[in-house]
Amino acid sequence: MALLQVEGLTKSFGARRVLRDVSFTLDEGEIVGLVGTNGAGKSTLGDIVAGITAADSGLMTLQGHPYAPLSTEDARHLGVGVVEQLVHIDPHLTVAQAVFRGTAQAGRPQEELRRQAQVLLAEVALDVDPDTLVGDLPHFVHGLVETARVLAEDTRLVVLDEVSAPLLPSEVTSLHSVAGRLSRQGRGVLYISHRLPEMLEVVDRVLVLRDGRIALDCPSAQMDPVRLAAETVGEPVTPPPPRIASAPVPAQSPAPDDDVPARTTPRPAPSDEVALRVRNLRVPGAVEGVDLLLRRGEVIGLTGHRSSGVREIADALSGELPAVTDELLLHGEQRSLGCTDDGSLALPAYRPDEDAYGVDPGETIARTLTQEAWGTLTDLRREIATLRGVIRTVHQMDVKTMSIRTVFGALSGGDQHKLALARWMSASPRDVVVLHEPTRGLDVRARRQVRRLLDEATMHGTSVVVVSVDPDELAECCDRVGIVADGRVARWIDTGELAVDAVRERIVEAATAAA
Ligand SMILES: Nc1ncnc2c1ncn2[C@@H]1O[C@H](COP(=O)(O)OP(=O)(O)OP(=O)(O)O)[C@@H](O)[C@H]1O
Repeated sequence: MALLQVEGLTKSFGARRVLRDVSFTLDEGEIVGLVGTNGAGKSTLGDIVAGITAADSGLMTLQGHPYAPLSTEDARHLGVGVVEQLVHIDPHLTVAQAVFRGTAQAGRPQEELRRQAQVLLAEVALDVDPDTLVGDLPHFVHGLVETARVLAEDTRLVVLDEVSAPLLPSEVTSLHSVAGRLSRQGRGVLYISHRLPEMLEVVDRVLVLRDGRIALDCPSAQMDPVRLAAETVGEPVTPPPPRIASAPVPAQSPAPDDDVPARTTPRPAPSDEVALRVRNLRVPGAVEGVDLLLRRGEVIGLTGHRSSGVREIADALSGELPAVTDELLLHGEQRSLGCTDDGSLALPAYRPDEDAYGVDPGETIARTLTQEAWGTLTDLRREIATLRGVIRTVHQMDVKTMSIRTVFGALSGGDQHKLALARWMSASPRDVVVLHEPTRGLDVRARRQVRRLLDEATMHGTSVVVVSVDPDELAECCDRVGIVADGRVARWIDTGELAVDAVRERIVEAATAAA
């Protein structure tokens, strides 16, 4: 029997028509994947189902009864729970309080909540003390706390909006176990994700949202990640690009070229010039002795389990954690780590977790991208050139908006991330940088655009350390990937001429073996 039936939903934001005529069903015990490009309207659709926002027109029924929730509380009362893409939990709550907030159990004694929370946290494989303050948790676990909260409620249908985006493959497996359990209990799951290969492992059926409509409704058994990626963007199926090295970075980098294709053509191989050499990096209690060698124009990846030391390596490089080395050379010059001493090295780091990316959500796209330049422009020609640059970036990054005067906060999650990254890359010195999960939450086309940003930067001699939990991202972006375990790099995987799929498999295998 259909648990949820959706008929002819429409939704616009101002002049932007996001959902035009959306119809689908979700059966009891079914896990249905929802995919689409950034800004396609997935969260909007999930939000309508979960009572966060209302449709302009259309009908929904839940177990055969008319369903038109007025709020999330209303939806929850009717049996629909949601884990939102951008989770906001009061940082002053304990994890136990966060898990039970807004539920019938919320008023129970803390000791009781604590015990019950422990059971639910174990179900989502989250190893944290329920007395921990939410504000002390790393951001990636907030989605799992919210998932535990949904389990605490008597929900019949759960919307999971990109909960898997910041998770390691092993954590995604635990999330999938939760989804599987919900399904066996006869509950339904609407699973929104851009991590297509992993998503296809858990869903029964997949819906593709394109141009405001359900363009495809297909059993997952008849779908593969390459075809699904093509369906998502409405392009013909092409296999993942090969990874072939070509000519070295020229000493004098060429001028930027608007038409530099992304990773569909080879990126120039890094030069022999060493940009960064680190010997025996140590961070007390976390990193036991790591050597790194990063060439000019090279992109290396680092990944590993949460307690592997991978974050600490990155944080030491960006001067956020005290660390020591036997030797640290930046372009052959002796340096020391840290951000306090004169001349010490603190690599600029980009993090999608940072609150609103350091961007004012009420600021327009134009202002966000031009930053301080805007207020100081006095020359009309420069102003025109600056605006052209903004429009070009919005166009290149395929941001779904009607105007560069749209406020940043009204963009979809993925579009915000794309623009924030483009802004960060253009403002950062083009030397050695650390990027944390640069393609998190991005659709297949946007991932290509980020690779293009990386290609342009590396062509200009920038060297990049990518820190990521996502094997696809590492396979797509990096020349080499280091698997970190027990505070050391257990293994380097040279991505060389291997296909993206093959690299992905090697990363997952090596990470599993090293864990
Ligand atoms: N409150 C709002 N005000 C104005 N526009 C909005 C609002 N919420 C969403 N939009 C617009 O609706 C469109 C769809 O956004 P939505 O977040 O649903 O996309 P999405 O498919 O979830 O994208 P992503 O994969 O990037 O998360 C976007 O163009 C976005 O700018």
